[in-house]
Amino acid sequence: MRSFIKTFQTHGFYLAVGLWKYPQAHCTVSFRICWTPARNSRSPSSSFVWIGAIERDGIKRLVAKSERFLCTGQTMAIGSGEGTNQELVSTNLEETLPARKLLTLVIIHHEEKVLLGMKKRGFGKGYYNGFGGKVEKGETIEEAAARELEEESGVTATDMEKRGILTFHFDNDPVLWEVHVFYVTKFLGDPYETEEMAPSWFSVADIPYDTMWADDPLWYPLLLTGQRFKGDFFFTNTTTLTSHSIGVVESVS
Ligand SMILES: Nc1[nH]c(=O)nc2c1ncn2[C@H]1C[C@H](O)[C@@H](COP(=O)(O)OP(=O)(O)OP(=O)(O)O)O1
Repeated sequence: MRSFIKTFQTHGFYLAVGLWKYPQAHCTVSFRICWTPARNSRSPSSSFVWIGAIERDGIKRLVAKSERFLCTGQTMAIGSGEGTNQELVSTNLEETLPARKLLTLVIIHHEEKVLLGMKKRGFGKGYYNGFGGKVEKGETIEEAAARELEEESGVTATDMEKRGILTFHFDNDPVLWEVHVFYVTKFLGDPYETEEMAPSWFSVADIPYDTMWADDPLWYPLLLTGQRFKGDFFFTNTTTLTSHSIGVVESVS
């Protein structure tokens, strides 16, 4: 986390500005408060402006903007009883974050070949992809990755390692998709066709990017050369990739 907070005093006003950056959560929280001090601790008062903003994945939201403030000695509180609350979205920062759903994706890389499944139904039907799906209530992301791999391909991973986090932004869905990508080289069992996926092995040079999600050629080479990465991908009409950013990172958590 990187942060700073500064206070100033000028013409009888106080001003405080603060900024917190949470690079791992792609998130920046900032605020500005301007107030005139209470004359004494028994007469809380004063005009003030309080503005908070939270920015995540490049989307900035106003948290609160208000005109009434209680200041009693050292204690400050945001009041909403008197005065006007303008454009008050929420004072709860969590509520202002775009919702995200967690998903998993497992790629098996074994003896120079990559195991991909042709998706037979649902989201991404007609594309080759790794194996994965939504994280369910009560399970960890790792448990979900292992479960989805077994359900969709019939194999059990024995050396699963998280290598990437990809965030997908769809213009027709306000919920962000946070996909945790796992790399596997060892497993038990033979892959077989399931209701959801038909698996096939591909040599790395023959990965069928033409029948895969448009983001895949941008990060599979990182995955298959031992790197860790984080990326954001923006889609319109579900499958058209309009912009992206991707970077190699030291660790993914
Ligand atoms: N742009 C994209 N690029 C990619 O490579 N994989 C993507 C992707 N967008 C989604 N995925 C993956 C993530 C996940 O593994 C899968 C989507 O999961 P599903 O909807 O199949 O989940 P479930 O199997 O839980 O669904 P149900 O069939 O409803 O049970 O597609």
